[in-house]
Amino acid sequence: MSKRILIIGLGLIGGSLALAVKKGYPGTTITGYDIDPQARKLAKSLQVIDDAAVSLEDEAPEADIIIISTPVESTIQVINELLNLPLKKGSLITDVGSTKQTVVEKGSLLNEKGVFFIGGHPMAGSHKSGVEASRERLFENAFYILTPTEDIPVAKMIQLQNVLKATRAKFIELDPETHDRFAGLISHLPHIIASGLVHQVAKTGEKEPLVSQLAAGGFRDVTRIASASPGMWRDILLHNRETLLTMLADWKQMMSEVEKMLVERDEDQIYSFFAEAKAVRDDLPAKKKGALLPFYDLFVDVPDHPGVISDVTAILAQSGISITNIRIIEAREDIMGVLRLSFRSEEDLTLAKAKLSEHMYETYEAP
Ligand SMILES: NC(=O)c1ccc[n+]([C@@H]2O[C@H](COP(=O)([O-])OP(=O)(O)OC[C@H]3O[C@@H](n4cnc5c(N)ncnc54)[C@H](O)[C@@H]3O)[C@@H](O)[C@H]2O)c1
Ligand SMILES: O=C(O)C(=O)C[C@]1(C(=O)O)C=C[C@@H](O)C=C1
Repeated sequence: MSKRILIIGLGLIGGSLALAVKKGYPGTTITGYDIDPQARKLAKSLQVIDDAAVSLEDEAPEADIIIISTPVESTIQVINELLNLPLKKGSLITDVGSTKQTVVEKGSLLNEKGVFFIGGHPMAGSHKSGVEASRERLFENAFYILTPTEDIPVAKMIQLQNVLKATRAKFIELDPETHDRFAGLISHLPHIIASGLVHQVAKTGEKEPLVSQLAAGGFRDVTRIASASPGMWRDILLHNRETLLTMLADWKQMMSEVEKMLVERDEDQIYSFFAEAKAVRDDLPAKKKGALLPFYDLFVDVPDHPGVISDVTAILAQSGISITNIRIIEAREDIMGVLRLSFRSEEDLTLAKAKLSEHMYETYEAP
């Protein structure tokens, strides 16, 4: 592919897209721009981009493909800047923002300049930010939502997917309103709730610091996302405000119902509340990378014995399997522990499972 690609916003997502596209099309030159000179410098020295642009004015008019990967409020500002620049006729512009209605509304104004704006949102990520956290395989097997407006020709959609197929994500088309409703429900509302839980514990922790130290697997699992970039999430909330106000009202209603069950000591209702949620959660597609399961995790029962972690890692290393994360998550009856191993792909996970069972380790996957 001999196209000039410009990535605006060199953070986790911009960097990961740059790495994936570079891997998929080794001959392509990727230029990066970031408002932060440090991010530009780091992206260049980590070889995430080939060249760093010092201004949009210089680079945007030369680009065939522009990917805007900034927080959503900045995306609106970047589009405003692009609206005032001479852009290459027929060029493709896309974004990666977590909200789509306001971005697509603004982005489609670019189409009047003879370019094609297609909103996008890769449904994978991390609580980490910055180019140093970027990974070439971040989007592998994840859904990549595209929100084209009616005036976008099919050929341009195909061209964009051809560029982005290097991510090995699965493309799906949605209209911006449906996107924001779905993303609100499965990503934005959970983020508010996770941060709310952290606040609630912190409040008690001010007087009784022991509570934070005791916070174990469950609390950590449901609140991991609260460690994400506050600026990015501020923008997401403000750009999906109406949807989230409705969802918060529904959430409060549901919590009132739980409160009532508790006040009335309604055993059956409490049981059903958990049983129905369990059935739905257990039925979610497992092992697929995407909005709900960003990593390929394997749990391993291990004896509480010195050297057990190096034994497990050695077995995997002998088979050339890389572990992306390893964590001891709980102790069982003082004699057993559980290791959570994360892998880059389903193949690695399956092979790891086979190799570990050959060595008599008991393994299981998250439901
Ligand atoms: N983090 C995730 O899990 C995730 C997943 C999917 C989509 N997204 C979306 O991707 C976008 C980027 O998120 P991220 O996690 O990469 O954030 P990040 O904080 O890692 O990177 C954002 C980068 O944009 C730069 N930037 C900000 N304003 C700019 C401007 N006006 N011009 C040029 N550069 C500017 C910042 O300096 C920073 O380097 C956001 O819109 C977010 O909603 C995030
Ligand atoms: O895995 C995480 O840490 C994420 O928060 C990723 C996540 C999500 O909510 O699933 C966050 C925001 C993005 O728009 C898409 C993906």
